Amino acid sequence: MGLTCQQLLQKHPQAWQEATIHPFLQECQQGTIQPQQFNTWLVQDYLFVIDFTRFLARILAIAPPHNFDILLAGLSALKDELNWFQTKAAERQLQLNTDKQPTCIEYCDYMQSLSATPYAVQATALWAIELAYNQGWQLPGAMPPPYTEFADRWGNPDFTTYVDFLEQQADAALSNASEEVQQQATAAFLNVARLEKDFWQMAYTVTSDQ
Ligand SMILES: Cc1ncc(CO)c(N)n1
Repeated sequence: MGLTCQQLLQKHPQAWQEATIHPFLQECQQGTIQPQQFNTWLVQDYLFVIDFTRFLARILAIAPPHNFDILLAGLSALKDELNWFQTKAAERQLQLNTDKQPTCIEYCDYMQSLSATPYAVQATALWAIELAYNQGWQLPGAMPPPYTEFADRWGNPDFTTYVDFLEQQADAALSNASEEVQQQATAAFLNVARLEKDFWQMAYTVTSDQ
């Protein structure tokens, strides 16, 4: 019996809720998030996306060729995203040349560690990481400016379609995976869920100036 992405969501609803529903996102939707909290998220997420880009590049390096179209489109979108983060940081006069916070370090280290796992595990983690933002930024409902463009970046229909393709690719890789690889994929899904929750919390509870 193969494992599917939908089964992971169905078997672990609480972990996934905690990954995608957080006061940080609700307060963006209400317009009450503190600038210092939002700015911390913005800078740390830029640093995360640099490492996430490297993670995706390593996945491309081991992917079957028929998955290249989607993964290369993803890498191209990340190039635009990194430039967009730089624009957003400049508008807010934020310094991007900043240390990663411990949670960001832990998440980036975790992505690095996944390079030792089979493609099916990495494809599952990639899907989970993208789905977390795709759902997280949409679930609170339409966001007011200046948060609208942030919610749209990960909540827009094209991004949802991209995440659907990542799910199909992960499912295909999992369909002939051994029991052991299925367990590794489940662990990766749960680790991503935990790290997503911790990442929101990191920005929400910031105390230092960013
Ligand atoms: C923490 C985090 N998770 C996921 C994404 C992208 O989906 C992101 N930009 N940042």
